[in-house]
Amino acid sequence: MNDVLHLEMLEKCYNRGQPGEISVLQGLNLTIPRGQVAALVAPSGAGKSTLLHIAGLLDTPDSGRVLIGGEDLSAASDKRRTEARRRDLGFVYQFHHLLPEFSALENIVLPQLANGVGRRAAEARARELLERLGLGARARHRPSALSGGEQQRVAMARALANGPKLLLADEPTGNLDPGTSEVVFGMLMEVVRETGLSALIATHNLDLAGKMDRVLRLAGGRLVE
Ligand SMILES: Nc1ncnc2c1ncn2[C@@H]1O[C@H](COP(=O)(O)OP(=O)(O)OP(=O)(O)O)[C@@H](O)[C@H]1O
Repeated sequence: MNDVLHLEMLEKCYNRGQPGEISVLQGLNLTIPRGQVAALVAPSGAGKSTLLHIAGLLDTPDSGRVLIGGEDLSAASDKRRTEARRRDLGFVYQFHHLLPEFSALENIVLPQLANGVGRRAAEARARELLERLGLGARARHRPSALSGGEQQRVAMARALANGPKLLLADEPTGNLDPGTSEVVFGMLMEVVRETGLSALIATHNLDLAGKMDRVLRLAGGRLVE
């Protein structure tokens, strides 16, 4: 199975049957093959976060199927979904959400320990990722001692730590100035390309979107190429 992500006929409605009912996803389909990087562009409120949460197994659709690496996880147990989330998915958000009391290195080591990797191997992997993202000299710094662009790169390294199949990112450089945003995004893309990772990256930045393999616009509860 070469499709890393396959979303089929997703429907999601909030407040069904109540005042404020809103139908956010309406028969949405999406297939991302191995190695493909897709941009997700959507006006505010169109349902971008809803879509990323469902694809990331953090929320469930009202109907439709979510397949990761060919496995249908829409109706899987919570245990299986958590396992798949840890092992197969990497998340990057607009704000870094790093643990403030831990060093950059530890922030990348911890999710690996949670995934059953031994400390020595986890540290080696964390160092390698920090090097690749140009942060070799920042391993022992806490997040508060890092610049915004550096914090975001640590968050990216953390997302890649467990060697996911699919990277899901919500405005990963949205909090950075345009110059830094371009540099940090470029570094992320380099690592993604080297590892043959697939990604779905939400962005409002059309220049960045144009650098991805395809651009998907979320409108009317569906995706338009
Ligand atoms: N838990 C919820 N209960 C009720 N309505 C919700 C809930 N979550 C989201 N919505 C509504 O669903 C719509 C889509 O929300 P979502 O957060 O997915 O949009 P978005 O495209 O990510 O927006 P933004 O870019 O502004 O973050 C919005 O109108 C929002 O108000």
